[in-house]
Amino acid sequence: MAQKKTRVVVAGGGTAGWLTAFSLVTRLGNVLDITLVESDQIGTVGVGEATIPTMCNFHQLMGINEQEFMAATNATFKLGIQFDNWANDGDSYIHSFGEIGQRSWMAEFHEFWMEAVANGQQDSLEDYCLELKAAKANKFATKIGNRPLNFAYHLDATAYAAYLRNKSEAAGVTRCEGKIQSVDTDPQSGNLTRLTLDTGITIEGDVFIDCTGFRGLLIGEHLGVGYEDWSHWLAADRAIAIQTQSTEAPKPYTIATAHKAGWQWRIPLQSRVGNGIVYSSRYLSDEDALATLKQNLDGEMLTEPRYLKFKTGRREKAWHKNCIAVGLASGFLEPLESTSIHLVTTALIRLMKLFPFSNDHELLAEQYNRETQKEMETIRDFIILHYNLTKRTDSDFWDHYRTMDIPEPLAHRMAIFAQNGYVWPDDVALFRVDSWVQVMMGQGLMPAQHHGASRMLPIDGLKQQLSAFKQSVNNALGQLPAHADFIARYCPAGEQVK
Ligand SMILES: Cc1cc2nc3c(=O)[nH]c(=O)nc-3n(C[C@H](O)[C@H](O)[C@H](O)COP(=O)(O)OP(=O)(O)OC[C@H]3O[C@@H](n4cnc5c(N)ncnc54)[C@H](O)[C@@H]3O)c2cc1C
Repeated sequence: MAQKKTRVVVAGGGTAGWLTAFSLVTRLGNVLDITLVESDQIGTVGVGEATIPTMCNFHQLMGINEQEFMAATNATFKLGIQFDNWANDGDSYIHSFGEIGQRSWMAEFHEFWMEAVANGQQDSLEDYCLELKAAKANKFATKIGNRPLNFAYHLDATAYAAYLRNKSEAAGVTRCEGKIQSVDTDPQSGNLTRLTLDTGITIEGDVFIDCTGFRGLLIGEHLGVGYEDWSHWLAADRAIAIQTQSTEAPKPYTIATAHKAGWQWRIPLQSRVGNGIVYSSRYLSDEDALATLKQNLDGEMLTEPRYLKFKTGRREKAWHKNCIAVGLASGFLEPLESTSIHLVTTALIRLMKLFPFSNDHELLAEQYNRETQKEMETIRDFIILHYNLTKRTDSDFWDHYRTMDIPEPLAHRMAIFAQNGYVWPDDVALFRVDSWVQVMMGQGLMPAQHHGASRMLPIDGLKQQLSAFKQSVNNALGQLPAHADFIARYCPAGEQVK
């Protein structure tokens, strides 16, 4: 006799909703029966266009063809983020996705480089990272010989949801259009049982995934799970987004430019550029934010300004009863390091590993919630680092960030780096040593000392090794085509991949 399938109801059809439906149907479709509810009237947040390299791994796990996906979503490649004006007005550094130099197990590369610099070497840590140099030179390929580059994507969020929807429906997901009007709960267990839409349709389920965006309709409004507010650390609560015409070939990196009271993103796609300003209503009015954004656009506006409000923080439990919140319903961290879609993908991998196939899932839920909390706190701290390291004194906004108390694990990390140059990967293995080093040094936090292993070689030998590494980076760089040329060959927008 055929086993009964677990009925999964996905509430919401933004990036989170369709990624959820697609992943579940692709990897667990034979044992799940999946229905997705969305409301065209409510719409999606419609931003979320920069990603990090984990997206490539996730796509591979889900069997997504890179060329097809990129052509369908107007996508470009991303090798990192350029941070302008963060430490001081006028400065600039790139947090690239690449590895810098060569690690040893005892000491990190930047410590060997610091020893050489202390002995007269005149170059930059950037010279030892292929991805970073490629970004600056507007060059790109997915690999050189056997050496893959570490990259992510810029994509059109609306096209991405549509792409995933097509694939999900073709694989057997049922889509229901309509506004969720009421939610029923089993009085004994407290589990969700049924959604009723404004069209009169009812949808019953065993497991409900809340992808309804910031409002968290099921997890927050219906089940009453609270929201831990982190706005004392990350004060931004507003954004305005505008799309503009491209004025140049797309750069293979995002730009995050700090302003007097906020920061602006620039995300180049194949045919247009996504821009937006992130700010705090405590320090900047909507009118002034819009004026700042408009002053700093470099192409004709294609869309009217889109206003977004948010509260930084996390859902106290992302999984409660038989409801799991994914995407904005589970929490939000501003897009400074493009981590929200990443959080959707890690939530889905976690969910698939811990999936509640029976009613005995309290321990699975607890484990899921612990892992989710750790992950969000890690990213939160990495974002706070950028703000707290500022030396800007030109507004109350920056004064607040420069002088505020920061979470203890971050304070410890910064102190030990400043004193000894020691750095380690974070607990969830998201931001590697290179990420922490690039942001800390990029914003002027230079260690007072470095590891003695850097003095094991005579200084000339060390300099020779560094020079050979730099040469290998330059040789590889010379083999890379222009980013735009690679896209034109590999994944031009609108092309069907057979
Ligand atoms: C300013 C800003 C910039 C961002 N930039 C990035 C970035 O660069 N990179 C990144 O990774 N992420 C970014 N994000 C986050 C990213 O946009 C989201 O994580 C992603 O889009 C997922 O959103 P979502 O699907 O959870 O919510 P939404 O897109 O809001 O979707 C919610 C869905 O729920 C449905 N819904 C809601 N209520 C009902 C109801 N009553 N009945 C039926 N359906 C309902 C809606 O119709 C919609 O389909 C950004 C976010 C913001 C605010």
